[in-house]
Amino acid sequence: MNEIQDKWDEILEYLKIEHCVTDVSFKTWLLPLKVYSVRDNLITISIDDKMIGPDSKNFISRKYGIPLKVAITEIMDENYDLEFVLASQIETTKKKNESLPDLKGKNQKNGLSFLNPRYTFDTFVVGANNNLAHAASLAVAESPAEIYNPLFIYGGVGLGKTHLMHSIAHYILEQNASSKVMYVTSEKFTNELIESIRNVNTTPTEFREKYRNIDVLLIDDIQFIIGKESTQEEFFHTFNTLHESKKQIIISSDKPPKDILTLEERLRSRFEWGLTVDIQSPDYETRMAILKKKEELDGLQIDNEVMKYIATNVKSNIRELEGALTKIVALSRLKKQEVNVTLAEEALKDLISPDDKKQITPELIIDVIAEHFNITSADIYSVNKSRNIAYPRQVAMYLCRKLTDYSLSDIGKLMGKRDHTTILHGIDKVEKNIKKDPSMQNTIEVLTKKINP
Ligand SMILES: Nc1ncnc2c1ncn2[C@@H]1O[C@H](COP(=O)(O)OP(=O)(O)OP(=O)(O)O)[C@@H](O)[C@H]1O
Repeated sequence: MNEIQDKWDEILEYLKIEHCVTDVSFKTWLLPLKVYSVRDNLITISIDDKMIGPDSKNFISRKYGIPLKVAITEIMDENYDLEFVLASQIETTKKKNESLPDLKGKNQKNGLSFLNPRYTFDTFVVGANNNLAHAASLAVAESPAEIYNPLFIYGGVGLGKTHLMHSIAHYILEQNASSKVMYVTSEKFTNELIESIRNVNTTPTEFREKYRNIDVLLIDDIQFIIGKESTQEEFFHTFNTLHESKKQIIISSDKPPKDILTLEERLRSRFEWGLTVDIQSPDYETRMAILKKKEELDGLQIDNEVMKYIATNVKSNIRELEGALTKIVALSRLKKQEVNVTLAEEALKDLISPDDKKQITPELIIDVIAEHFNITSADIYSVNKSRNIAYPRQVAMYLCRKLTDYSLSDIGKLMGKRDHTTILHGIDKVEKNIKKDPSMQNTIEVLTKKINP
């Protein structure tokens, strides 16, 4: 099962290339397919019918059944039969089979079924970009609830936050298999809370028991609870209960607590009680080391020049870095050609295009800043003076001046017809803050990387 699961992206990628599946069809029909189980030589594939509707089953099995089978045979070097099931059917069967389950046992299973067996400390490459986050994670894994509680890990998309969280969970369970470890995304936490309120078969009390009777809670992508008042409220109480009873909490987010401006103050301050660590984009050496690790784990042998080509060109997202290697290998299998730089260029032409270089404009800067602080670009252009908006706007003034040729009065015109002295004042404020507050310096670095990866 794990072998097929590990190669699932590669299988789908192979099918995409072999059958010239368009991006939109790929996203719609193939990405929602997941390996549910493998028994003997029968692979059961679940279709996320919440996403694409129950009628999709016939369509998918008719249109993609055989091509998928061929892709699996090609990548796995073995023949398999396939059957498709709807995810909702699996859920219903599971529920039927679980009449009056042992709540704690079930909770533990729930949280852990999401742990990726490959996301361990052994497979995590440590570099200058993530060494603090790695060290803090290992320390927490070795001594839960003793040193940093909570541990708050933040960083951009695809940089290894989930990998580190799963590594902590695996490690704690290896040391003590009976430890009650729960890993959950904040989206799932929210959905379960809503379900517990809406569904007559479950109650908020069950929900609370599930999340409060554990030893370790890992909650991924906390930024998704922003603006959801009842989820924040529930999470606040969950946090307090666990923290008071000396249970470990680990949180990940795409930004540091202080940049989650619309997060309730009482939650933000709690997030800062323990240790906050960041993960940055990897440097060239770390990118090479990650590629080598993947080569080793997947049993591949790739020419070093190809590795250098990928590491030089795919810089800011490790998921894309790994995806690039997968694409090249899939294309070489498909074309039955050896992996070399020419083939790599062809496989990655959509990912690495010289024309892709984004031009840095004030509009781009403002869009990135708005997204980072969970406000809209229109807020930045507006005359609204509340702190939630004024602070990101000053950061925008500063970065527009730093990263573009726009004059103070051009920036002023763009931002709600402000005059150049207001812009100068905003920039001055940010510069002073950078000098006295290292986390401000860090925010500026993170934003600059987002704008110009
Ligand atoms: N230091 C590392 N060593 C080895 N693999 C890594 C490292 N960092 C990230 N990866 C790999 O990169 C991929 C993306 O990582 P992960 O899903 O943990 O990112 P993330 O920061 O949680 O992303 P998101 O913001 O989308 O939630 C995973 O396959 C992970 O194993």
